[in-house]
Amino acid sequence: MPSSPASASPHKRPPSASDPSSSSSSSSSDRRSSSPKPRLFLLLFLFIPAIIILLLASLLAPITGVTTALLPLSVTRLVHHHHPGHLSSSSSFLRQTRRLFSLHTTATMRRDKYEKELLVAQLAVQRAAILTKRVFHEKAKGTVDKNDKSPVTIGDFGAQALIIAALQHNFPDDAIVAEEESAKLREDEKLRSTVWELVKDTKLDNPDAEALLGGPIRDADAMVELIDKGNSPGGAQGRIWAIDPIDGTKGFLRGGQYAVCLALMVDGDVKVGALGCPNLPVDDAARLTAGIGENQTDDDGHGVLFSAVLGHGATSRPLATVSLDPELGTPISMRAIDDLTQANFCESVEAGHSSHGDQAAISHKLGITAPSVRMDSQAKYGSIARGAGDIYLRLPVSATYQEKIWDHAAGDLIVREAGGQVTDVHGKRLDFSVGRTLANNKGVVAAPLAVHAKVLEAVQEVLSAKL
Ligand SMILES: Nc1ncnc2c1ncn2[C@@H]1O[C@H](COP(=O)(O)OS(=O)(=O)O)[C@@H](OP(=O)(O)O)[C@H]1O
Ligand SMILES: [Mg+2]
Repeated sequence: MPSSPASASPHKRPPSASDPSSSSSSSSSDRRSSSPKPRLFLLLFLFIPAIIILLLASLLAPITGVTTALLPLSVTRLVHHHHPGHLSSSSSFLRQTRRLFSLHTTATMRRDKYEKELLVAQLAVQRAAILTKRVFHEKAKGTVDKNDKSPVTIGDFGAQALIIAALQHNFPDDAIVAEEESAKLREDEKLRSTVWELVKDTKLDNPDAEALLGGPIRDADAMVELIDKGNSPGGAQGRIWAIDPIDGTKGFLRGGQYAVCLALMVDGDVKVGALGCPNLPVDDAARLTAGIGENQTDDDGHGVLFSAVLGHGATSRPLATVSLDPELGTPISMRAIDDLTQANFCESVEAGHSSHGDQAAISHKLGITAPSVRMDSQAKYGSIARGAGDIYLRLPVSATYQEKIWDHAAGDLIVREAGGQVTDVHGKRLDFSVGRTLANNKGVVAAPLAVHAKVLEAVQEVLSAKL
């Protein structure tokens, strides 16, 4: 924190009319001995109450959001600069106090905007997407089956390593919940070196942006270690990042939609979200088409990065445009729907992830005749957030499946910040505070705020036998 000239050098401050110390020609030591009353007055009515206010503010900092690091520092400075030898400077003291409070306000606003977190999240997603795009164009994607039989590719491992490296470099104390683990890489030397070949060559073109992310990972062993830093159990306390390096891996393999997803939760609440969708059109005005979920390309005109900070709106920008200004995106919002029958639904491609039959019954109930658009991944959340589609339903197929937090955290925030509401099929907000899964929720209903209640009603009527 830079010091003002007055506070940095109180002895050399020029005389001022409002300054009692300058009204006399005697030395400061003379003044100290000859006029004790003004000093006592200042001590009792200005200095001590100000210290008490600052101490109280410091104690209340965790509640009010005032940065805790600055306050003790401020108090130290005040004590330091205003011990009895400096008490003559009442106007300087007031200026200093005012300045400290305004610095605290600015710091609070900065912290609320999560500027650094947003920038690192955007750049980390952009860098990871460079890697996933390379794999997308490869015929052999190094696919292996996980224990739950879902596929994982060299793209998933590589993207996760790169994102975690960026987070560890910038926020080493934060916890991370990420989808993949390194076991397969540890047991398969060839797979490990294929992933390493990809990771070691992937960087952002902008050297400042690359440096912000910490530059390259040291070696293959460090890469494997990084992947396993995503093993946090999650929970309701502290700062936790959720990563899905390739959401919609099946879509990625099929040549459809997929997303690189990153979100920051603080005490269980999603504060920052970034979604890289390499195969969606850059143009926010492009409506969803029936074919958006298959035979996709990430050529020119494709690749969009959605991001949001809680309370500060949602934006989109081209995924290929690296900017060190996190606020440079275009604000996005959901489409206002006057007539629900004209709304446009999207749903999972995989019938095993969301019930297509229930979705059709809900559409019917709402008088919607257009078939729902099927596409993989959180690209669905991004698409409705910018008004390319309107409603995203995820209707439980299995009674026991628990949704994963990394499949929803970024999308949930982006839709809500674009003017939407996201709940489960019971109407409860998604609860990211209970671990790696959304154990307290069933399914997802995401729609513009104004029509969400109506859509939820139709969902509950259709699912009534199952809920
Ligand atoms: N049974 C079941 N029910 C619901 N969801 C499930 C289920 N099984 C898996 N998954 C998760 O679905 C993620 C893929 O998201 P989508 O369903 O939206 O896309 S897709 O159409 O299925 O590809 C997918 O994420 P990725 O593994 O990252 O692709 C899974 O985490
Ligand atoms: Mg996923």
